[in-house]
Amino acid sequence: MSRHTTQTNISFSRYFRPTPIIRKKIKNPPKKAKIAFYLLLYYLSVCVTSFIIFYSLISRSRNTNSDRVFEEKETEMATMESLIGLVNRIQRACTVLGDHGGDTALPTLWEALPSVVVVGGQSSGKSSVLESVVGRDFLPRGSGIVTRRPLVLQLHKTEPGKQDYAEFLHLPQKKFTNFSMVRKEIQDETDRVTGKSKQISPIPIHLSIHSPNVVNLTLIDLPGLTKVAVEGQPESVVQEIETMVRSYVEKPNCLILAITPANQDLATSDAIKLSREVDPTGERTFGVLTKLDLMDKGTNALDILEGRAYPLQRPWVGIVNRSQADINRNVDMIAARRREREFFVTSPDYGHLAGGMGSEYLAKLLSRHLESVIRTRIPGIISLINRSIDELEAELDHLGRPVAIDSGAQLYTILELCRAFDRVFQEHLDGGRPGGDRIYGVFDSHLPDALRKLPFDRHLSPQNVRKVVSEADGYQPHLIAPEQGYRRLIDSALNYFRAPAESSVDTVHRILKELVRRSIGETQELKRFPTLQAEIAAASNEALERFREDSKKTTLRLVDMESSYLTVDFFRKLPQEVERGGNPTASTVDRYTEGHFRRIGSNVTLYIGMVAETLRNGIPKAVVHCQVKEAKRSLLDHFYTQLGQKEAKQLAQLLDEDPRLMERRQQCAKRLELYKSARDEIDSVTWIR
Ligand SMILES: Nc1nc2c(ncn2[C@@H]2O[C@H](COP(=O)(O)OP(=O)(O)OP(=O)(O)O)[C@@H](O)[C@H]2O)c(=O)[nH]1
Repeated sequence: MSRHTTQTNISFSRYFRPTPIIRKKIKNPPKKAKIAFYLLLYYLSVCVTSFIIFYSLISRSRNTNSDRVFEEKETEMATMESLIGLVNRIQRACTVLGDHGGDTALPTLWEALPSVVVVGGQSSGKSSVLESVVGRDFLPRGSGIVTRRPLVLQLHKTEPGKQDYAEFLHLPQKKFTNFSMVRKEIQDETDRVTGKSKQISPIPIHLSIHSPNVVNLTLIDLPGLTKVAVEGQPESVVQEIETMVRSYVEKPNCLILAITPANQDLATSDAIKLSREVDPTGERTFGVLTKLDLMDKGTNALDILEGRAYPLQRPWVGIVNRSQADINRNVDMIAARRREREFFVTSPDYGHLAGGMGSEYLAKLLSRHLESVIRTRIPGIISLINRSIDELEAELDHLGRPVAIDSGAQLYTILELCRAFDRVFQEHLDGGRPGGDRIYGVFDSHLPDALRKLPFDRHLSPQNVRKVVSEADGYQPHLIAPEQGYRRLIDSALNYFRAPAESSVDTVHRILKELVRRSIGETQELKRFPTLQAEIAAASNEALERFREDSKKTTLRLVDMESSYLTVDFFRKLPQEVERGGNPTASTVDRYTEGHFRRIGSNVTLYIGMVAETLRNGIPKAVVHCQVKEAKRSLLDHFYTQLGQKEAKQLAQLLDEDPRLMERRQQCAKRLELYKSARDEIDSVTWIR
């Protein structure tokens, strides 16, 4: 230590030679200086420590911020992919479950989903742009009208290294890895609907392409707009194409990819004309200029691409596709993309715009924009989905559950349906529903009227009485009272009651039949099952027929009973009255005169009146007992017995539904499934929560 001190002193003394006083002070510093030195040391150490702490805090926070930025970027990327993937998945579900839009009978989700539609004149390069975006050669090409049906092209990004493949909705089990076969299938499928003619059809072809080299995107290729029909086409095709294209681009959720060839005057561009009409603010129009390589030497499209000639809200994108010669020489898409990049980078005119040109850039631009459109539309789509789910569930409730498959459940369903019908029928009889009162009308008015109108006046006229009595007397005229004559008169008069008795039965039968018919119609649960309706109607009518027979027998028996045994008391009173009030000699003299027969007629009339009163009360009792009560009690009993003996197939047949209704239920169920899966898909995208 002392050596070190000495050395220091030596080196120090080499530059600084303190005076003896100072030297002395250094060796023995004063107390104040010592304190100041220690304070200085303490201050320095505090400063260093604070700096270290401060620095470490700053660096940690800087790290956290960059982590967060990184995480946010990752989330944003994931969100973007998941949003477009979400719409792709919903679109696929739409396609699988038959929602292609345009169907007004069912709510449509397809039309609410954002998509990109490629629009342009014929041969403007629409299909070429699509192929460039996909990076694959798969669309039918040629001159004239090539695209004759809408092509819904869904691009699905897959993991790097995975093989590209395509799938058609109409061939769900088949994966196409050879893209020239995809082209052939598009051609064949187009011809299947349109025939080999040059006709067009609005029925879309759905194609999905899975590849690591695509961005998630849905593009719809449409027939090219044209002004003249080509040979073999009707004149109407021009208008048909425009109507079809309009039906797509008019939807506010549709982004329009308006394709115009650079070697054509922009003022005559069909795509720009149409997009200006349906999207006047240019908010959803993406202008694409193809065939830049075909422009005359010395000219360029800078005015358009830089947004001066026709400004749009989105930047114009220039594209160089493969020429027909390239296609014929089978120049592959990768080489074509590379050449396109080189074209822009090396172009003296467009070099400064190269970053925003080309099909790869266009794909990313569209994907990004589509994502932002989807983001803004999602709340509306969610409320549409929820609303449609409510509507469809209500309709399905109304249509009823699908029929069970096993025979036990089917039998149970049939019995439930029969009971539902029976309830309605009983309500008609008991007064919950109208109709039963008509039965009372029969007893209260029809029957008494009919009884009143029986032709007893004619039957019991003195002439007829004389005739009947005389016939009954035979060769020996009656001596005191014409017993046989009375009996014959009464018997034949009672016969008249048969008709009103039978009519009462028949009328009530008709009313009951009518009530069965109405009850079947009013049983909501039965509405879907026409076969069971017919079977219930047949079984009920058969039962009512049996009840009618029984009722007829009973009521006629009532009538017959009246003639089987006459009410003696009534007749016993008659001679007494004659005796009480009259002269017996006169009555004997009177016996063969008109007055005598009139008296007999009036006696029989009185008796018949009494019987009529009895039957007026008795017939309703018999009818209600045999028909109405039986109908209430056992209308379908026989049917139930038969049901128990039926085989599974016969039970299933009974539950055959109205085909229109079955179809409607299937459609609603499918659409409901679509909306529910769409809701699940949306729920699975976390940001929405
Ligand atoms: N040189 C060159 N040729 C192009 C370009 N774009 C398209 N073509 C050619 O133009 C022709 C028509 O292109 P398509 O992509 O079939 O046009 P389209 O609009 O889909 O045609 P339709 O479906 O029939 O209406 C083809 O021969 C293409 O090779 C381009 O940028 N440069």
